Order: sequence, then C-alpha cells, then structure tokens
Amino acid sequence: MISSTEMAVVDENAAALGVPRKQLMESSGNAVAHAVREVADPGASVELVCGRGNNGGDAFVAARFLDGYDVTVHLLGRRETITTDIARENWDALRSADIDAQRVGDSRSLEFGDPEVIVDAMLGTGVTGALREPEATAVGAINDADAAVVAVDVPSGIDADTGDSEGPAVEADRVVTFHDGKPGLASVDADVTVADIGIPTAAERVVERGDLLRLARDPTAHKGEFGRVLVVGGGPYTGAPALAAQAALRAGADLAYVACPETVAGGVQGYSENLIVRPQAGDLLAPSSVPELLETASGMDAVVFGPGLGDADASLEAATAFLEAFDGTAVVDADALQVVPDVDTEATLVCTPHQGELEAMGGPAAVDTDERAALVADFAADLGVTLLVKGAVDVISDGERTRVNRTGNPGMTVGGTGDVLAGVTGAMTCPLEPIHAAALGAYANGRAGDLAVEEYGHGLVATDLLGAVPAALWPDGEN
Ligand SMILES: NC(=O)C1=CN([C@@H]2O[C@H](COP(=O)(O)OP(=O)(O)OC[C@H]3O[C@@H](n4cnc5c(N)ncnc54)[C@H](O)[C@@H]3O)[C@@H](O)[C@H]2O)[C@H](O)CC1
Ligand SMILES: [K+]
Repeated sequence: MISSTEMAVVDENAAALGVPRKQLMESSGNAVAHAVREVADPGASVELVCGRGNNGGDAFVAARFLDGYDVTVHLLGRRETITTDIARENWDALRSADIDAQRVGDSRSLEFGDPEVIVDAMLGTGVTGALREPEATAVGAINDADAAVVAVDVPSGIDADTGDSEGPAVEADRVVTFHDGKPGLASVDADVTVADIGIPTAAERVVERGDLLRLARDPTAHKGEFGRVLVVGGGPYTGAPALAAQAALRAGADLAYVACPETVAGGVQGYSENLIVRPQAGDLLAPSSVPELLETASGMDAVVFGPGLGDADASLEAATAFLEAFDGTAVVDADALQVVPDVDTEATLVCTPHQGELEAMGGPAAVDTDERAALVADFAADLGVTLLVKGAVDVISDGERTRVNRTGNPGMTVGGTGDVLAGVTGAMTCPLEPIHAAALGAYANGRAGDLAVEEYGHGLVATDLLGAVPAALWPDGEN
C-alpha cells in the first residue's frame, strides 16, 4: 500500500534516477489498455472520458494501445486546459495519429454511443475535494451508461488514501492502479489490478529530490510553526554547537537556541547573532545543569544533543540524565551517542553516528551497502531509535523502513560537517516524522556539500555547507 504523498515522492525519485514520468505514463496507459482487452474483444467500442491531468494522460496513451478497437476519446476541457506537458504531448499524439479524440465543452453534452467499455480517466491521485464541473456531471453519464467501466488508478471522485468521496464518484467494475495498492481502494467494490509501471525499487530506497516534496510548506504558516530547535553541547569545543544551531536555521527552523557551558557561551554567541545562547554553570555540561536543560527543552520542537559536548564523565552523566527524563524528539550526535544503548527513555531519538561511533554503540561492523542496511535496520529496531549512519553511502533506518543516501563527497570529511548534519536533521524533525527527517537531513547535508565543493574543492570547510543548505532543500527557491 502506498499513500498519494509517497507515490508523488517515488514518482519524482524515479525521474531523478532516470525514469521520467512520460515513460511511466506510457506504462500506465499500456496497463489500462491491457485491462480493456481483458474485458472486451477487438472491434468492441471503447469510449475514454479524460480529465485534464495525468490521469487523463494515461488514457490518451491507452487509446494508442487499443488498435483494432472502435476508440473514442473525450477530453473534458480544451487542449489549453491540460495541466501537464506529458498529458498534452500524448493528446497531441492522438490527434496527429487521427485517433478519434474530441474535446467536450460542456459535460451535459457528453453523449456515449453504445460502448462496451468506458474508461474513467477523469481524476486520479490529484483530486482535491468534491468533484467540480464538468467532471461531476460526467460521473452521472458514466454511471448511467450500460457499459463495463474501467477506472484509471482510482475511480474518479474517490480519495486514493481514504476511499472517501465528498460527492459523486464513478462506480467502476475494474480499477487499474499503478506501482502499489492505494489504501482508498480497499473499500471500492471493483476488481483491482496493481500494474507494475517500471518504477525501480531504488526509487523507494534511495533518498532523492522527490523526498523534498514532503517539505511542501503551508504558505499560511506563521512564525514559529516551523520549529524551535535547542542545541545542547559545547565544552571542549565551541564551534560544533554553533554550527549545528546555524544549520538548523538554514534548514528552516525559526529559532535556534544553544545551551552550553558559560565558559564558551561568549564564543558560541560570537559566531552568530542569529543564535540564542543559554549559558550553563561551569566549564563542562554536568548533571547539575539537567533540570534547567529540561525546562528549556520543554519549550522546543526538537533538541540536538551532543555537538562539542566532549566525553568527560560528568558530561556523559548529564547526557544520560537528560535523555532519561526527556520525552520529546532529540537528535543525538557525537560523544553523547555512547550513552544511548543504556538509556531508558520515552524520547523519540534520531542517532547520527559515523561507522566508528556506531560500532562503539555496539552496532554492526561495516560491510557492503545492502547487507549493511539490513544490519543497521536490526540495530535501530533493537535500540528503538532512528539511525542515520554516515558514510560514503548513508544508511537510514527506523527498524521498519530503510533508506540509503548517496549525496555528499570526500571533501566532507573535514571536521564540523557532522555538526551541520545534526542541526539540519534536528530542524527536519519539526515538520517530519523521524525516518523522513533523517533521510532528508542526510540528503540535504550531502547535497549542500556537493554544491559547496564545486566552489571550494577540497578546501571545503563546514561553514561552507551552511550557505548551501537552503538551495539543497528548496532548489527552486520557494519555501
Ligand atoms: N507513478 C504514478 O503513480 C503515475 C501516475 N500517473 C497518473 O497521474 C495521476 C495523477 O495525475 P495528476 O495530474 O497529479 O492529477 P489528476 O490527473 O488525478 O487530476 C488533476 C486534475 O484534476 C483537476 N481536479 C482536481 N480536483 C478536482 C475536482 N475536485 N473536481 C474537478 N477537477 C479536479 C485538477 O485541476 C487537475 O486538472 C495518477 O492518478 C495516475 O493516473 C502518471 O501516469 C504517471 C505515473
Ligand atoms: K480515474
């Protein structure tokens, strides 16, 4: 089963991997034609009722695969109202192939001959709300006709995720859906065929630009809805918490706080006016700071615990005490990782170890990517956390879903890039569930490194990534 959001992500990732949507549409259309052939013999009359999106596009393709049938294509709208290039190109191909394709100005004039089969290609996963005209009237004409109805992807008017319909919906005899079942089809009284349309499984496994679709922001968002992130760290190191906090801002967090020892607070604030620094007593984070850290964290959307913390006993005791008492979402990185296996917590944890830190946590040794992914998934399940294991290929798993990320380059072994990753991931946990946040954190950090290395080569330093994170997450600028 796949949700329409996941379907859009996989669709776009397939394109990123070299299998463009138009190729998928060709496969979808072929699958629809195959279903028609199972319902009626060559020579039969088939009328295809098409909407203005890619659902309609699938039927424009199907019409080409129905040689020997008496085919009539009805477009509800005009060529200019077709919403995608690939659908429009397939409409044009019908017209130049002299296949009977006509536009229907007003669906009240939609007249069927006496078709044996009607293909419902008005709306698929792109439907929003109750059907508007001309689709609404067309539903009645289709349901009143005495023909076998084959629905493309989803019967028009049915929500692919819920199976609900806010108004009229097509009553189909058969549904040809693509790539994977749709949850909303479980309640549809029809024969459902799931057609393989050539999407490689890598499109689900590899984190690619399609994953960015999950960040589609609600333009009405008000300040503060996109995350307050608290970075807890610093001590032996001052740069790390500042990098993580700035990275969180660059990845869309609205406010970034840093809780660090008072002895380095001035240094951390000195890196950027954008940070809100909360000095803690002493020169190392110690258990005595934990009550105040928990108080500050309770007002946050996410915590990033560990950058620059160091591995002094007092600091690791503080990490244990904090994590055991915390019940929100925390990205755990650097030296704090080593306490995670023994911590009993209600918190939702995303751990970002490199291979050495993973093994120090008791995790699996490095083997080739596929086997490694399975071992990482098992370890994530054992720990009850989401793991983002950094490497030339990052492996991300919450024990159930496992992804791999291939962005990034050797120039990123420079110190501090892990702090940037932790901050970006922390920001991502505000709008996204952990597995998706970790996947996008890995993708965006590596992508930022790939953008920065073009300019700096192997002179790349971690701060170069900061400026590139927005372009990695919002490549077409809008956010
Ligand atoms: N990987 C895949 O699954 C593939 C799926 N394909 C097909 O693409 C459609 C989804 O196409 P999309 O263009 O996103 O949306 P639709 O065609 O479903 O509809 C959009 C179209 O309809 C209008 N609209 C939206 N809501 C309403 C409404 N309530 N009333 C009237 N009109 C409405 C909207 O304005 C647009 O014009 C998927 O289902 C598959 O069939 C591809 O073939 C590629 C691979
Ligand atoms: K449909």
